[in-house]
Formats: sequence, structure tokens, C-alpha cells
Amino acid sequence: QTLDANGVSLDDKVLAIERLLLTPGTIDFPVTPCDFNLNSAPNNIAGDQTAAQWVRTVFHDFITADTKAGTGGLDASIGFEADRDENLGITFKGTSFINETIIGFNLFAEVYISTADFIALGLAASLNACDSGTPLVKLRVGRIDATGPGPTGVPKPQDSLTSATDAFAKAGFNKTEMIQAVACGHSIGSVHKIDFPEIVGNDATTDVSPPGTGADTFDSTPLKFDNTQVQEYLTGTGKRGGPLVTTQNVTMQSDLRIFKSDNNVTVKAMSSAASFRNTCLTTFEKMLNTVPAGTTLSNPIGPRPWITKETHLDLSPSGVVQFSGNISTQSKAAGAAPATASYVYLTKSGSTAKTGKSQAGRLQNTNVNGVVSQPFGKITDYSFNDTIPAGATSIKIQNSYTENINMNLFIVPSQSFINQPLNPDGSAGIASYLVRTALLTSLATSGSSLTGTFYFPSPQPNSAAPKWTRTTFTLTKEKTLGSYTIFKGQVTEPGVHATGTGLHHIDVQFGSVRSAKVIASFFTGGSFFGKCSDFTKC
Ligand code: HEM
Repeated sequence: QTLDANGVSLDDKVLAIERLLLTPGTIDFPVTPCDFNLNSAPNNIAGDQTAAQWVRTVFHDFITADTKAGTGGLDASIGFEADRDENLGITFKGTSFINETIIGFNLFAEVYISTADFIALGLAASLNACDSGTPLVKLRVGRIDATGPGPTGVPKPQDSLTSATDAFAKAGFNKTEMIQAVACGHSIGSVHKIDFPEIVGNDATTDVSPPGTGADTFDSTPLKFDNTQVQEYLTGTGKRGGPLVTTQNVTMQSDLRIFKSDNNVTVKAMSSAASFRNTCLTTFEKMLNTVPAGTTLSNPIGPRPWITKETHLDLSPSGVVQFSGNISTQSKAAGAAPATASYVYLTKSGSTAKTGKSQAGRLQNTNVNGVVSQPFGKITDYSFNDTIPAGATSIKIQNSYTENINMNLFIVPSQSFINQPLNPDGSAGIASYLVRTALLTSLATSGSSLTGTFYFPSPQPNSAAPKWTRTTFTLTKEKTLGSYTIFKGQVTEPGVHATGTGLHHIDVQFGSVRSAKVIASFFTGGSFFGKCSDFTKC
């Protein structure tokens, strides 16, 4: 497969997202339950709902696409556009809902997942949290982040029907699809008085104390992704379609103008629970797939019945190669989990080099923020740890999932170290890494050195999204061990990382041979490598 500038293939990107989806308490955490509020807005701001913000962010990013020109779409350009009037939304702590959204994604940032892919994933996770019966929206990955702002053009509630229709048409959505998109989006969340005082309050459906800070919901079930808004609009019951229908400020009645623009034919066709859900899954999928020309997206993500959650090679002090990690399965796709997972190590020609069995499976705790989050049923993880024979090039798990193994060149975690001094305020300072790598001696030419790359989420001006930067370093020969030559090098993080941190990775290259990437750090503080405060002694 083609690799991007960070040496990452589409398969790697798919796997990274499957790993998050199958690890309860990661990407589902900020949106579970559906009313969860990751950033705890102060009490005087009502209706701050992370799931609704994540869904809305998709609209505000994709809608400025020009599909004929092949520009824009879901490309995280929204990160540079947070302060625009057309992107008005809850703002507190001096930051907009868009920055809050991106900083939430940054908690899980890693070089495999672009911010644009996170925006798409955020919608999938939100729908799952707000309707546990929804199948995963068809989620493809491979979006590429913009490096600056895109054009303006997000429709505002005061814009005319023609202007909104034109914006959607430019982004590839006809009038019917526009109506569907609005009805689907306005199933959860609310309009906030703090942003839209000219809308909320003048039909006085909701207002909280202190006055002027209320949130007026689109329907009676703002915490459920469902057909209630459409039904209440059509029957004139409950919230009657919400504030963008009922506000006495006629200019601001954008949902009303849009819904009735085809005599309600489209919304009527979405009024049953099943037709609403099916229509919305298709509409959201189209939004997510609106990407700049030249972007290659993966096939839709399963997630697959069996994957690995983490794997790594290592070398024992006596030079024996070890391979270990975690296997994961989910009951929705794979059914009942076996007591142990079986696998084979294969050679390049496909013959079996060794068979193996994992440790006993461990049922994962799917309790997230006090509620059970089980979009994929029960998740069982199995750890494994083997010595593996020379010549193994892949592992095949449960006859279903295959992962490549590069025994020619790999980072040796048990002989690599991190030194992370503390800042005067006690927070983690800039980390340095001492990296040892094993290269098969039969491949090492005399005097050869290796190039290491450290992948780092740098802050970038005017966007909360990280810019992945690469710092290279040289590893030189240290010693031989078994059939391997050990190379050693050091790298220091190039500065303070983007807000939210995430995972940092390191890999090494020898000519065209590239090692697997190894996780160098895990959030702030903890580490995959051993700790060592004086590299001259480790
Ligand atoms: C003409 C098109 C649209 C207009 C004029 C519009 C307008 C608005 C306005 C004024 C708000 C209130 C924001 C706030 O007070 O924080 C809002 C909220 C929202 N919109 Fe739209 N919208 C449109 C289309 C869409 C679409 C296509 C989606 C689909 C993703 C969507 C999803 C949402 C969501 C989920 C919220 C709730 C946000 C929250 O509770 O924080 N909107 N919209």
C-alpha cells in the first residue's frame, strides 16, 4: 500500500480507528452518555452537549466544499475558521465550540489519524452514544488535513432559502438532500441564547436561571438521535420543530423555510423511525465522504471481528526475538468469545512458522461515565507473548486477521528509555528518548547508520488541531546481540506539543526498510519505554 509522508498506509489508519472504537473509554468517552459535556461549561451556560457539537462540526467543515472545483469538504479547515461569525456557537474560556471539539479529539491524537478523520469519527461515536440502536455510519478514513482556512459560506439562520440551497448545491447536495441533512442534524442539541439571543427566548419555551442563558432544544428528545423533531414539526406537538421553526423572528426561521420548501414532502418521508435512521445514515455518509479531489478514502470500517490492539517486537538480553501484544474481539461481529485466541506465524511464502495460543481472554469493562457503552457488544481482549522463529513475516489471528511483522529491523522497547523532567509547576516537561534498534546483522553493511523519526503533534498558529511534524535523528552501531546489530540514538521532542497531547510514535529506517512504529509516550507522564534520568547510564 502507498504510504503517506509519515509512512502511514490506509490500512494503518483503519486499524488505528478500529482500536479506538473497540477500546471503551476512548473516543466514546466525551460523548457518553449523549448529554455528557467534556469541557464542563460554567453553570451560566445551558445546553453544552459535546455529542451535538461534534455532529455540528461536521456540517460546518464540509459545507464550504466546492465539489465541481474539487476543493474543500471534510478537511479540518474548520480549525482555522473557529472565530468566524458563521461558526458562532457556545464560547467559553475564550474558545469556541469548534476548538473545544478539536481539543477533545486531541486527547486521542496520533500520527495515524488526521483531524479530519477525527471529525468524521466524532460523528459516528456521537450517533452511537445518542442512539445505541444505530449501526455505525459508513465510516471511511484517509482524509487529509488542510493547512489553512477554506472559503466562507456556512449558511446562517438569517440567510435566504436560495442562499442556503446554493451553498448545499455547491457542496454537492440537492434540495432534498439539504432538507434531509438539516432534519438529521437538528435531531440532537439546541440553539443557545448566549449565541442567538434573537432566536431563543422570544417564544419562551426554555430559559434557565440566570435569565438570558437558556438553550432551546430542537425537539423534546435532544439527547436522542431520533425522528422526534420531524414528527413534532409535522404534527405541531411538543417543540413543534424547535426554535428555528417557531421563533417569532421570521428572518431566523431557517428550518421552517427549508422543511416546507418542497411542501414537506421530504420530511414526511422521514417521519418513521426506520426511514429517519436510514435516510440520516446515508446523508451523514455523504457529508463525511465530501473530501477534496485526490483524497483516497478506505473501505468502510467494520470494525472487524478480530484485530490487535497493540503489538511489538523486542529482543531479550540473550538475543532472542519476542513478539507480544493484545488481541481484541467484539461479540456483535464475532459472537461468543473463545477462552483463548489462536494464531499462526507465517513465513513470506505463506507456510506456518509456528502456532500459538493467547492468554485467557479478559472481558473489557464497557462502563463509560457511569453508563454501559456497547455499540459492538461485549469486547474481550487477549494478551500474548511469544518467542518467534527467524523468517516469520506475519501473524494470522483466528484465521481472520493478518498483521505484518518486520523482524529485519525493529525498535527494542526493553532497551529504550525516556527522560521526562518535570517543569517547576510539576507538569511534565519536554521529553528525550534514547532509542535502541535491532537490525539483522546479515543486512547491516559496514559503517551503516540508521535514521530514526519522531512523530510529534506540534501546535500550529490559528488552529487547535495538531500539525504532525517529523524530527529525524541518527542511530549508530553499538554492539551485536544474537543475529542482530544494535544501533543507538537519541531524540528530544521539538517543543511543547499541541493542546491535548495524545500518542507520539518513533520508527527507524535503513535504506528502504522501515521498522514498525512504536508508541513513545502515552498521554503525559506514563511511557512505553523504561524511564531513565541519565542517558549515559542506560
Ligand atoms: C441551513 C442550514 C443550517 C442552519 C442555518 C443551522 C443553524 C443552526 C443554529 C443557529 C444552531 C444553534 C447553535 C448554537 O446555538 O450553539 C444549530 C445547531 C445545531 N446544528 Fe445546525 N444549522 C443548519 C444545518 C445543520 C446540519 C446540516 C447539521 C448536520 C450535521 C446541523 C447540526 C446541528 C447540531 C447537531 C446543532 C446543535 C449544536 C449544539 O447543541 O451545541 N445543522 N444549527
